[in-house]
Amino acid sequence: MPMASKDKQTQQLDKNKTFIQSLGHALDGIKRLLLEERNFRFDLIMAILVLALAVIMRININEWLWLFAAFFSVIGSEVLNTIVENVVDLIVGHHFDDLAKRAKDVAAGGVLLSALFAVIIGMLIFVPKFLALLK
Ligand SMILES: Nc1ncnc2c1ncn2[C@@H]1O[C@H](COP(=O)(O)OP(=O)(O)OP(=O)(O)O)[C@@H](O)[C@H]1O
Repeated sequence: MPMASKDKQTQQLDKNKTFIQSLGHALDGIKRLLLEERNFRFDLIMAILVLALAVIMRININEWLWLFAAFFSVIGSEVLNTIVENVVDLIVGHHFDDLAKRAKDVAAGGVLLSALFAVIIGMLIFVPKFLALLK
């Protein structure tokens, strides 16, 4: 995309006029998560490894559903955490603020809880399969 057109797009303040325009901004958001959020990249790498393991272990449809639920729960809470961090930084800037700390810590706690959910799902699916292999 030419520079002038890209600049115009990033300076947009009015509502999206077409679906393609909305999609472009949503993809920009995903690109930002991938480029700027280390934890998001880590989650994605873990998800790819677990999905590869799931293919190798031939998990059933029920197990696939739980795995995807866990995957999108982690991704969703990472997205929420990133939104909270950005909005808090926008409001308070580089100043220590108790409410800013509370909001960011709660958002981080949400990520931790969804990661715990994913670990529990992963263990419930894979541990019995590994034990069966050892028998
Ligand atoms: N303005 C602020 N006022 C008070 N505490 C803050 C502020 N900004 C950050 N913190 C504290 O620092 C922690 C990390 O901040 P922040 O989430 O911005 O960093 P991060 O490295 O991007 O986090 P993450 O590990 O989620 O990527 C917060 O959980 C909070 O405890």
